[in-house]
Amino acid sequence: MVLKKVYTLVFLRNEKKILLGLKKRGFGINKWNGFGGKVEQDESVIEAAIREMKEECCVTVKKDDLKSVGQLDFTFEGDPVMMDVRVFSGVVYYGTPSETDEMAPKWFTYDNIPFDDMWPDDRLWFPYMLNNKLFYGKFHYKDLDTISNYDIRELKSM
Ligand SMILES: Cc1cc(-c2ccco2)c2oc(N)nc2c1
Repeated sequence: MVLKKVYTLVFLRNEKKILLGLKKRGFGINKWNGFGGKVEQDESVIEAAIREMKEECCVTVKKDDLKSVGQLDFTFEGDPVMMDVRVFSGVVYYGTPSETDEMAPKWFTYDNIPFDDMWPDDRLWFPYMLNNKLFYGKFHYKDLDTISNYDIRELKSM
């Protein structure tokens, strides 16, 4: 049987800017990323995405305002569990993005995305998301900073 854990990743964005959060602890600490985390057993993927937005930056998003834009599968040398990351994008949100124990949110213009302080895969698949293409990416990490191989393809539908 395949060992995998499902995660969410949410990007609030409009035509000018994208909201990223600086991870203040745990997995991916000190990297800018979208908001998200593990999907618990008692919730759907979309419910987890909404919960994590609230927990991580105090913002409310509604189910109908989140669009499923891609899926990223991550595997790691020596680790049997694959991370199955469901990526969402949205424009509409309620409240003000605020810093929490987990994340420090900040808006970035598209010409100023801090890829050097993000996961190495981001610069490979962000162009799909920023050009409103649906995508499926598989990345194998040799170590936490090195991708040993990957494949990304555009999807016609999610
Ligand atoms: C290995 C890895 C994990 C994640 C992640 C953890 C929780 C949600 O996503 C990433 O997110 C991004 N952008 N690259 C990522 C690489």
